[in-house]
Amino acid sequence: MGKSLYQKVWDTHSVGKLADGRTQLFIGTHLIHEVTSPQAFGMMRDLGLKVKYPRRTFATIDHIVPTINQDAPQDPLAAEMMQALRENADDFGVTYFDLASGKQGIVHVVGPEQGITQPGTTIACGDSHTATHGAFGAIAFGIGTTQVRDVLATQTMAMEPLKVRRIEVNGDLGPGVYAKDVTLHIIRLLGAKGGIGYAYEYAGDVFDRMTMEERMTVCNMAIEGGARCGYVNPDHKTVEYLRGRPYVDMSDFDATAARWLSYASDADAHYDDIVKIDAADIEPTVTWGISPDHGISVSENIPDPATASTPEEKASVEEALAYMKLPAGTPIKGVKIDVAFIGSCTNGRISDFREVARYLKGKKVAANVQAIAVPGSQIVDHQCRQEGIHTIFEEAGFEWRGAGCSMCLAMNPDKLVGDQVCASSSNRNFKGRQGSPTGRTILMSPVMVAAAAINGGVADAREVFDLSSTAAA
Ligand SMILES: CC(C)[C@H](C(=O)O)[C@@H](O)C(=O)O
Ligand code: SF4
Repeated sequence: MGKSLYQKVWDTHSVGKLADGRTQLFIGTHLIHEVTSPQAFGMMRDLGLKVKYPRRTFATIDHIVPTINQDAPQDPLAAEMMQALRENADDFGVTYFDLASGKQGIVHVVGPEQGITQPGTTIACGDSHTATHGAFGAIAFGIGTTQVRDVLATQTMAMEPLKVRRIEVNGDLGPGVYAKDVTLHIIRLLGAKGGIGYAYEYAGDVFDRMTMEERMTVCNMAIEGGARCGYVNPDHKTVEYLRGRPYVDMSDFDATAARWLSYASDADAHYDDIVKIDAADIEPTVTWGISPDHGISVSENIPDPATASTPEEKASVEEALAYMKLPAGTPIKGVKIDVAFIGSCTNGRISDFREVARYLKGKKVAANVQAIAVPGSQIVDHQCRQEGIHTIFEEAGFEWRGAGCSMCLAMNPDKLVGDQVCASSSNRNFKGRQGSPTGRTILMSPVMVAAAAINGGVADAREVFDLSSTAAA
């Protein structure tokens, strides 16, 4: 029997078995940001340790960085964290994409952009959305601060193997159905905890046809489905995306590309589970509640606890509706929004802004809506400016900001106020996620956020824009 990509990467990176039964896994690439690294560096200092392979370690600043006056945070704690990362990167000799580099951005946008993210590798980062990098056929997962220390010190970490679930999506996606809808649909079907203990392998025509950036959107949210990581097998698109990027060794690229492709799952690979989904069933999807699996198609009604099949489900729907202050059993379409946010490591890449710009031209954000667009990196920002995309957004009434996590998590000044409702292209709709303890988040694709911004409420982008020419996925 053949092997899945997960198995191949695991086997290549296993250093040995530990006494407790876990595997010591070599981590090819370690990405770090300002939130989960300071204590790890502190522990390294206390123990008098050096970073084992500084060249395998890359830092950027994203969560706390303001999107206006970026290098002068008003919050003293943010200024301190910014300074700490700079000092740690200097003292330990790791590459740091700081604000002055022109390459700063959300860690999961920067890694692929720089060609640091490569197929067949193991990638760890003190951040749950590290799964994003699996789009390249890497096994990439989030780790905690103590493990960040372990990886800094040894370039390895202790881990239990995961099971592998292949999720096949076949068929054609309709106009206006994007990678974000695919990932929200999968989470809706399998649940926010359905992937616990699994790596998700995304396969089938829909993923084959997706661009690398679309694959990143799907893998990004593997963690919201409970999986530790998600990946797409590398193919010619992966190779072409990486060709010539700064951290790709171009000396014998053909051999490198052949090695990358050899990691793809074998046709007779073993899977612990296989799920098949029909692309035609996927509609533009939005969340109505407080968990990423609270998803419905934009034309459906908000669930009614009265129709729940178990007491637990009834209680969970009631709790979500009470928090969201939404009436049960009524259309999600038309729910008023106060804020529209396009950005994050899920949907803050150049293709996201290009796609929205195609439809935003000549349209205006509703008067009662604050709309903000936040590029995922300085490079995305630069590209958008060069292509005039930021002007299209600004003319439509969006504020165009500097790169960072912004309102995805609001560890910076971009926060909801009171119980504002935000149509958001990010990945989490937990209670209080966007900075206000009573703030409400409705997750959707960037084009759907733009449609909501224009209509002043949740809208079907297919009715607001002429999407007949939408490229599949
Ligand atoms: C702050 C960080 C540790 C966190 C994560 O792990 O994902 C954040 O990026 C998030 O999206 O909630
Ligand atoms: S953009 Fe959001 S999800 Fe991504 S790393 Fe930042 S806070 Fe986490």
